[in-house]
Amino acid sequence: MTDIESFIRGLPKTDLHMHIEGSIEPQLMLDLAARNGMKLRWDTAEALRGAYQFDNLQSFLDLYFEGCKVLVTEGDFRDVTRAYLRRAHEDGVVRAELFIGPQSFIERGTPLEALMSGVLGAMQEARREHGLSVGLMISVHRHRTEADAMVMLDQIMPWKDQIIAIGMGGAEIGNPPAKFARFFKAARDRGFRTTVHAGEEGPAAYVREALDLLQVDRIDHGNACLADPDLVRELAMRRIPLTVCPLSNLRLQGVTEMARHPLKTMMAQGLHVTVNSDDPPYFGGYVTENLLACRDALDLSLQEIVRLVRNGLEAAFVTTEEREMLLGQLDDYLARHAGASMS
Ligand SMILES: Nc1ncnc2[nH]cnc12
Ligand SMILES: [Zn+2]
Repeated sequence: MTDIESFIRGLPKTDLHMHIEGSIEPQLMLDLAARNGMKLRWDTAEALRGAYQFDNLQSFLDLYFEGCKVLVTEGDFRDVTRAYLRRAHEDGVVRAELFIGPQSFIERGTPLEALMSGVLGAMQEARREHGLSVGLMISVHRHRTEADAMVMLDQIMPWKDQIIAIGMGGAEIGNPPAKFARFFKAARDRGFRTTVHAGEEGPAAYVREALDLLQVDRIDHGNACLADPDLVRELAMRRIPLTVCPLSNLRLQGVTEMARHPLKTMMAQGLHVTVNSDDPPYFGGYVTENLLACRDALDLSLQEIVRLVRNGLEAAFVTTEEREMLLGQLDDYLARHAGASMS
């Protein structure tokens, strides 16, 4: 490992956009399938990893939802969450905010209680064992109906105090934010923070809708906003965080090569950009690999990398006291590495 790489890996980072069901490493996927008496289309981890080649968001979602089938029992949800959190801790992540979309699992008969108990149990364990700060976000699928999302919202209320936000992912084009205006209002009325995938494959108009109609606190991805200068100005002025996922954008053909990724342009326009992993095994990396890929392709300075990391800590859904504590960790790290790092 180079000095720069170990400096970046050691930075106290966030991962604010990561889907638990998209974090199953290939070997764990095979193990879970065997445990649940299922046969996958691939026999080895290498063969499965080899299938992670995508033309667009939908081709990824097809495989992602197929992979979801191996998560059945409380123990499965505990194991996959535990594995991600251990890996994130090793990657220098100090604050992880995890999405899970229960609709995939409930419709196959897994009780919501089992899913929540597995995920929340692993989160509690990671707080204890790794000192990790971690929060859970419940995500609904935009290719389903708003009525389905409303049912989900009712079902999760018993866990309200253990859920930091409500989000939405899935097939973007043809499913604009406007379709879920009443759902997001209901979530806000119940006291939830909100975030939504917008402008990943969809147009700037979807980011505008997310802001005006859904009134979200953060935007997941948001890349397409650059096509609308007024929107960029407003996002920047209001410091709405964008949880950008560079390797995801590359692997889903949002950009043809990393050198063309808009991250640096987004930063230059004053947007509150953060770097996140999305679905790490599917896209070839955790947060550190995302930062390294951007650094290599976009020639980011270490100051710019530190800015991205600081943006993540500032965008986290935590209390003011916890944010101060996390920012203090970053400042301590930078003080310890002064000189060596900031060239
Ligand atoms: N990148 C992505 N876009 C939309 N939905 C998702 N679910 C998991 N990853 C996603
Ligand atoms: Zn995502």
